Amino acid sequence: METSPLSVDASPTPWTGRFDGEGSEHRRWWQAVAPHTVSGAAASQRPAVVIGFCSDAGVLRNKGRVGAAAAPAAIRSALGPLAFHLDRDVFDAGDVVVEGGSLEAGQERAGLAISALLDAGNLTVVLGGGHETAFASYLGVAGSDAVRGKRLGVLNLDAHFDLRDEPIPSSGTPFLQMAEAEAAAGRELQYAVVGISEPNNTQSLFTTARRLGVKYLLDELCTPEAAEVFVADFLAGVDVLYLTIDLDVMPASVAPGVSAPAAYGVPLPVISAICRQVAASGKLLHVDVAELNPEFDIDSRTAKVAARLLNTLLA
Ligand SMILES: N=CN[C@@H](CCC(=O)O)C(=O)O
Ligand SMILES: [Mn+2]
Ligand SMILES: [Mn+2]
Repeated sequence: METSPLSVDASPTPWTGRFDGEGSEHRRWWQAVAPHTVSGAAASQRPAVVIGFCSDAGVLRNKGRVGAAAAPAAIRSALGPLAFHLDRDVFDAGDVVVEGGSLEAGQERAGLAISALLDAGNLTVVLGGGHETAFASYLGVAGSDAVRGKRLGVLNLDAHFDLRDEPIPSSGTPFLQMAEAEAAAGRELQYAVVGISEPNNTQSLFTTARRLGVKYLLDELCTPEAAEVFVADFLAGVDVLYLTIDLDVMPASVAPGVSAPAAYGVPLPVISAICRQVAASGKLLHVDVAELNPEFDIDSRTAKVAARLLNTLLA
């Protein structure tokens, strides 16, 4: 089989997990995921292709606690042992690795790989990385034929707006970068955030959010009903969705392994229900999971939550 011509830096490594037998009734993720190839097998549903974005650079620039570069491997390790109930093929395309200060070049490489995968009809799944991963995702989505003539929505599950106006891009700037890129292309970014923590976003960030017409739901208002209505309203106004999950949207007890753990946070059942709602909409084009820092991840809790949410989204 021909190997993938994608612009990644590291080929996929074998996945691992518990072995209960060879048959499909025993199958776990590690047995189901295959290395991505150009001539990957056709599936009954759109195949999912996983790609890692190993980057600490954005969190470092944003003065956070670094370690997210190790997150793609940690999320694969948490996904590997899960029982596989999906009705679609899943492939691993390897990692884009950001070295030192080359964040922008890494985002461009990841963007090219994502665009190529989307153009080939895949559902793309990026494992970050700090939330600078989101700008790599945006480059990939915006550069793909899959969004031409369609209304794109960006839904962020996050305690933070990440709309910082800084001289250099970081994990705190991706959605302002997207808004500026969309404006330069004569469009308006459709951006919504679930889980905003008021005390963790300055008045200046709220002003930027209002100026850009950002829709948001505060963490303290995230009842299951309110979240469902908010997401339904947003989905109704878009044709295709890029979903980005910053794991610090959940409480520190659920997601301790992040740069900025949340004192309040949105409960996991609410975040999980949003993932189900997005999956059921049929509009999901691309998803990423960001901000996992394995160094602070007690019992791998955050990685397991990331794996569980991805499993829900792809089902
Ligand atoms: N990715 C974004 N992170 C948050 C970090 C906030 C904090 O460190 O308290 C932000 O920039 O707002
Ligand atoms: Mn974020
Ligand atoms: Mn955040």
